[in-house]
Amino acid sequence: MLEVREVSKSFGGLKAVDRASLDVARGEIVGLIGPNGAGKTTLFAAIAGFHRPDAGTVSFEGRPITGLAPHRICAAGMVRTFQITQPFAGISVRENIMVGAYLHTADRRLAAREAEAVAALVGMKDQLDQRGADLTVAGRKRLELARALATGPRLLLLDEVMAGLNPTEIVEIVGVIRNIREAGVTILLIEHVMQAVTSLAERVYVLNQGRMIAEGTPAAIADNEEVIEAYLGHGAAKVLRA
Ligand SMILES: Nc1ncnc2c1ncn2[C@@H]1O[C@H](COP(=O)(O)OP(=O)(O)OP(=O)(O)O)[C@@H](O)[C@H]1O
Repeated sequence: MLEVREVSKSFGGLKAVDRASLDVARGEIVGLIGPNGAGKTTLFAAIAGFHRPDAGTVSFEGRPITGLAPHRICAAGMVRTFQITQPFAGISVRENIMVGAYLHTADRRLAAREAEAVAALVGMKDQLDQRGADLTVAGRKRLELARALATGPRLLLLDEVMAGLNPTEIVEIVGVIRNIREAGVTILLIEHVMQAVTSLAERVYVLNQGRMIAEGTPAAIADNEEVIEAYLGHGAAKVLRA
């Protein structure tokens, strides 16, 4: 469904992403992990059209999309969420979600109906009339998911939706993500909460200093020496095994 081939992106002299490749098949939940500053968000931005890659290609459902603008990629069926959520503070949750639906319809009533369906999927149907400004962190995260879903994606890129949530809220959002997949949406997620990655993802990619260093099941990744050392430093794998 998504094919990323040898994508690179530099900022000045810094190679934030260095020839990274990954694949996502329809129906999967795939994790993208790596230490802080590894280049995960930059790779997402390059996939979703927010940064033009310096090199490499991205294709979605067999069509090349490298360098297309984000709204064109979104209209093609792939959308990303942002780590820092910014709901429209002065309008309701319903209207915030409708902004996403307006990508494919100008009909206000249809957009409102879609917003309600999406709100039910993310567990926000009792908050539809609440103002964006009055949401808790967990509410803002759900709204970010809902706005993205309202655009009608077949592939959803989630950037750290669990950051800032407490353990109960994490369990709840894991359930929401499962429901989204059950509803037919394929998911690629950046996540630091390893417990969530392990319980959700069938496959995980690991980025370190811009390079893709490993790919496999969560169990294989947790046992991979290069991955352990990327997180804990050189020699850590040996120390842990000793
Ligand atoms: N717009 C930018 N201009 C300059 N440098 C940038 C820019 N965006 C990211 N970087 C740098 O690129 C590198 C990769 O950053 P990125 O945010 O992609 O990492 P990340 O893996 O998402 O990190 P985190 O887990 O902390 O969110 C970092 O060194 C970062 O400082």
